[in-house]
Amino acid sequence: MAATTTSRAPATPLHNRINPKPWPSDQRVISNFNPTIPRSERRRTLAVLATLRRDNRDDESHNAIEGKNKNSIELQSLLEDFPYELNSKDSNSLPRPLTSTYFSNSVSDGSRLRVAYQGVHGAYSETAAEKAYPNCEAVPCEQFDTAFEAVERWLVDRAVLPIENSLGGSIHRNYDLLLRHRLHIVGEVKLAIRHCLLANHGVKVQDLKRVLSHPQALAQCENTLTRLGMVREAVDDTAGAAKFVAFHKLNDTGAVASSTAARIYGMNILAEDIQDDSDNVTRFLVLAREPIIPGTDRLFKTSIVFSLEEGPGMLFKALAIESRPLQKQALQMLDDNNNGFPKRFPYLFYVDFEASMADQKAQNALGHLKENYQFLTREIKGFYEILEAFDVWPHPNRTKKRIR
Ligand SMILES: O=C(O)C(=O)C[C@]1(C(=O)O)C=C[C@@H](O)C=C1
Repeated sequence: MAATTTSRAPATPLHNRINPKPWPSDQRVISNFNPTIPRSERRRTLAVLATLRRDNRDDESHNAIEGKNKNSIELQSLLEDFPYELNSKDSNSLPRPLTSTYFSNSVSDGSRLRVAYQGVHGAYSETAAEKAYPNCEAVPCEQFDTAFEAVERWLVDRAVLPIENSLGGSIHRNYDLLLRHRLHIVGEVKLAIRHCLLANHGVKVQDLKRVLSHPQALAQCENTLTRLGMVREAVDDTAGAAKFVAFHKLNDTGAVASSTAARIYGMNILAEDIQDDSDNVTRFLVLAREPIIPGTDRLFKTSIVFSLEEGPGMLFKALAIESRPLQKQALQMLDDNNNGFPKRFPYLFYVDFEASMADQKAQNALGHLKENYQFLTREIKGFYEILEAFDVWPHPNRTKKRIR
């Protein structure tokens, strides 16, 4: 519900070792942008996106990689490859606000969409992107920031990014980036995360001295990894960890990743379901340039972020807005220590509530919030349909491999 702005630790040293040595037939990852793109070129990029062509520059194949052969692209090459101007009189080619039906799989399966995710082929985020839009072209990005920028700069149509996990908690970096970028939340995806311990063929658990993975994945497997006495090393994503161990044929290093990543990079699964709790779910947000128009025909969620002036019980009062007669009995947050430090840190509160802004009651509640409290910031980050159901993924009926 609420999170502070503390950010996750920056990229690890391994990050640089992984990316400069691309796997021969793997997709290239969106990594950098020209920050100053003239308007006319932006329009050209839009037209390129409309063609959604797949280029087949990745001819080489490697037997350890399944050939999905999707390509990510860089803005510059897009602009160079597409010398045509968009006809501005053609209203069909201009961006239009998304409607709530856009996110509904029954209406659109996403087959025309390019969807950015952080990580490489085989990352959980890729699965989440494909779950949101089953026939989309999932586009890998090196970092979360890159995925945000890819949407902003019309390289892709959506981004699907993790925001919280039932075991590991909030993904603070993405909360921060939501504020820094002007994208809108238009949907959510929940994915059951089932981690495996992967190693190269012939390597046993006893041979492993260290294990690589995304910090969230390592945190979600804390108990198992502690029991095995393994040194943990954080990298950009789970699939990237598997890819690194496979590519360098390491015999003393394992990876925590999905069974899909094991298949893609030709690795052996030493143990399955190594997360600390079987109910390990990550919630991903779907981001777009345009907001959807909330309706009242379906259940909607609205996400807002605000900060409050310092003062006792301010958050309680703000959240108790619907029970206004009890307002005066709000709990007081007392802090009698006067040790030279500020009494409180500045907090940002992220609140998701189950209501559509097309609903009069939700409009009233937000109106009251605005009128009655001195907000330093108050921003609506998006409206989206509530998506409660999630699949057990990837192989619910398979017998688990346990560590002996
Ligand atoms: O590394 C991946 O495969 C990711 O998709 C990232 C990520 C995350 O950031 O939380 C996504 C889902 C899991 O919670 C673990 C890692």
